[in-house]
Amino acid sequence: MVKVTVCGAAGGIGQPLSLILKQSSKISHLSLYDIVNTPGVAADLSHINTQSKVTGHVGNDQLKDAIIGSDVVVIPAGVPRKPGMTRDDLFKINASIVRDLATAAAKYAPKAFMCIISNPVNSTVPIVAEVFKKYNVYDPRRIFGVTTLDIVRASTFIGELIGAEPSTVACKVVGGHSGHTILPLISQVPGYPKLTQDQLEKVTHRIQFGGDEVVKAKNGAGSATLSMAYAGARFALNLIDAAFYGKQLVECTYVQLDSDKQGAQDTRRIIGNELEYFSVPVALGPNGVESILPIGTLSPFEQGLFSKAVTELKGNIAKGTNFVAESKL
Ligand SMILES: NC(=O)C1=CN([C@@H]2O[C@H](COP(=O)(O)OP(=O)(O)OC[C@H]3O[C@@H](n4cnc5c(N)ncnc54)[C@H](O)[C@@H]3O)[C@@H](O)[C@H]2O)C=CC1
Ligand SMILES: O=C([O-])CC(=O)C(=O)O
Repeated sequence: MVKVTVCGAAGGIGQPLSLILKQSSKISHLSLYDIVNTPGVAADLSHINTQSKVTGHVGNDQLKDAIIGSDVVVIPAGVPRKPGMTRDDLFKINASIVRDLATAAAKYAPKAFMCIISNPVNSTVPIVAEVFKKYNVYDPRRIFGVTTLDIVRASTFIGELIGAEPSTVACKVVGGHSGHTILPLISQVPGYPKLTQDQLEKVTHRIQFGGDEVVKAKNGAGSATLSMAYAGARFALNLIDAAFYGKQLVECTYVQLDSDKQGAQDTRRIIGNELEYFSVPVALGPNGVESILPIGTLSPFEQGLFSKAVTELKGNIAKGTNFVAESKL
């Protein structure tokens, strides 16, 4: 019996994400929350002949009912970018949305695995963590920033270049989820020697700024929704498989490094002690983060990318943490 709540379920990501989750036999209750339109989305999805029950909840008065007893809460609520904006520009609006949803989760589903999609992920994950701390229900192993779209993009773009079937290309992507903080470790991908330095630099840039490609193509109508729904569902379903069905699965995800101090030592050797959060390969299990796995050896080119990322991430993390410290909860 696994209850999953999607917050922001009527949105561009929320709807296709919920559609994919509705197809899983591992979910018994799919609870859809938004400030608009969830009765319609829920009625529509509830006609699909899979076993999970679908409920729709709209507006703050129904947030408690939506979230209570959830095993997994997925949050793609908030505004997306328009051309010319950075993810950090979304902080002004999305920070309070995520804070308030996290507050409801801390009160009514304190053991839920929290999967945060809303941008800027580098800051929204610390926001959720700080809210859970304030309510004394914090467990760093249960809060995840969903960076799976970066991994999905890396497979696709590298696969195209080296002539491999994209789904077979596994490339770790570590760091954060914005521009220069996105660090694809391409030197560890079999087939890497086929790339010229020029191709390597271009594909690295494309992975780091893949989100901008979609924002530009959508021309004011938002950012990635369908590929994000695919990636978000992959992460949530893998987490469910590992946490509730005993499967051994690894995903790169943005977590608090203290969720496995021992395991994080390898990453710390490279990034130092300045950052609390970093996307790393995580072995998922019954408690969420079972262990943090080594990020492996970096090429000199990748080492160069790391130094740029650390300063930006540090600022993003502090911004999220300070926001909750200054909030009345
Ligand atoms: N982590 C990642 O890789 C990615 C993250 N995103 C982020 O996901 C977020 C959502 O993007 P879209 O679905 O395209 O936006 P959207 O505008 O299509 O949908 C957002 C939904 O959130 C709802 N919402 C607003 N305030 C809410 C609240 N207080 N409680 C519950 N729901 C609320 C809206 O009513 C809307 O239905 C954005 O912040 C975007 O930047 C987008 C793509 C990739
Ligand atoms: O670019 C954006 O704003 C949305 C996003 O996070 C992505 O597509 O990676």
